[in-house]
Amino acid sequence: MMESATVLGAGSWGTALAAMLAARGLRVQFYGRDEALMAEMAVTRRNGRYLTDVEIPAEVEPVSSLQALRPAPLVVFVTPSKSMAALAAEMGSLGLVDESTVLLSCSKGVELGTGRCMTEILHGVFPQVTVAALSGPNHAEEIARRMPSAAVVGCLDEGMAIRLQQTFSLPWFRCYTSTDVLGVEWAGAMKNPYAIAAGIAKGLGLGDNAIAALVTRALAEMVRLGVASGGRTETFYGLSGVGDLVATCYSEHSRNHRVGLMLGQGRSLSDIMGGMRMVAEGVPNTESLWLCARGRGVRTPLLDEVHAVLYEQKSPREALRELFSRDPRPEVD
Ligand SMILES: NC(=O)C1=CN([C@@H]2O[C@H](COP(=O)(O)OP(=O)(O)OC[C@H]3O[C@@H](n4cnc5c(N)ncnc54)[C@H](O)[C@@H]3O)[C@@H](O)[C@H]2O)C=CC1
Ligand SMILES: O=C(CO)COP(=O)(O)O
Repeated sequence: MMESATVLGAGSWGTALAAMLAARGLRVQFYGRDEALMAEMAVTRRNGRYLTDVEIPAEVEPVSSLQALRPAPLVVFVTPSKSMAALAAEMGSLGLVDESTVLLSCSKGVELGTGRCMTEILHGVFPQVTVAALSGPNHAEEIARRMPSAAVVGCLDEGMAIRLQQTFSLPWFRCYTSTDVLGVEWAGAMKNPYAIAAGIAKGLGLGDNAIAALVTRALAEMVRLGVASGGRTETFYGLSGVGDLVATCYSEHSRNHRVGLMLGQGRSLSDIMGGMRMVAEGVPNTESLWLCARGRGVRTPLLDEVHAVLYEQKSPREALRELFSRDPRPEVD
């Protein structure tokens, strides 16, 4: 068990994770970059912007500058994926990470252009440090309210995966371990575009059959691209894969699902993004994953259509028509 941790990122998931670690008995430094918000949190014990009704336990210390952090044995990264590289470099230049630190990514995404997962980015900055990822069907809104949930911790070092499992296990949070860290991360990143697709399908008024077919074929794409990227097939049938895919494709908590719903109802992406205060990783992830699929020669017809809707001005109806007019194929090939 670890005794203290730093959580970087004071959004919905960071808030839920900080509260979980405190409930497990850890002292938590909770970093958010908004000075006023963090100062207010120290007094009200509430995050005034995300999960506003959740009490922030006394063991959580809100901090609004990286310079004010002290080194901790566990550093949890939970900002949007596009901030990961810069934040890791800053932590390094401040001397807040050494060889005994464990770095855990709870963000879900793949870096644009390089196709690197979050732990690969962390490993690039800190080659001697143990890196891990936690992923699964984990809506912050439910976990913060102590509603039963489960996740998987991926780490190449099985002993460390078990330590992290112990650190996060709570009566309402069941943690599994895996040594397939890349699979866990690819699964967590890939479900995002498909949650947008499921939202689009709902927004278009399609029925349960269509969405079940979409989720099933999405899983096939996740396995193809995830395995080509270093993950193991069985991981995609686990919590970080099918578990998170189902949770986000069917849940109204999902920001990705909501983006898709509004697209399917005819709103433009720029209009939707202009009104969003929270990150929908599927929007940048569609671009980064689509580039990876093209670069690796992996067939991803659903991802291609989400990409066309988001970035090539294709209408959702046209994308649907195209999906159904493709040549017939065997289900498994
Ligand atoms: N919300 C959820 O239920 C879950 C979210 N995730 C993942 O966790 C990550 C974060 O998501 P949320 O907390 O939901 O996002 P959010 O939109 O609720 O909050 C993001 C937070 O990150 C902060 N931030 C952005 N760039 C930053 C930087 N450079 N330095 C410091 N802070 C920065 C923002 O100010 C904001 O407080 C995403 O990758 C998401 O996919 C994973 C599991 C569950
Ligand atoms: O990853 C999540 C739940 O597991 C959160 O999904 P959204 O980012 O779509 O809200």
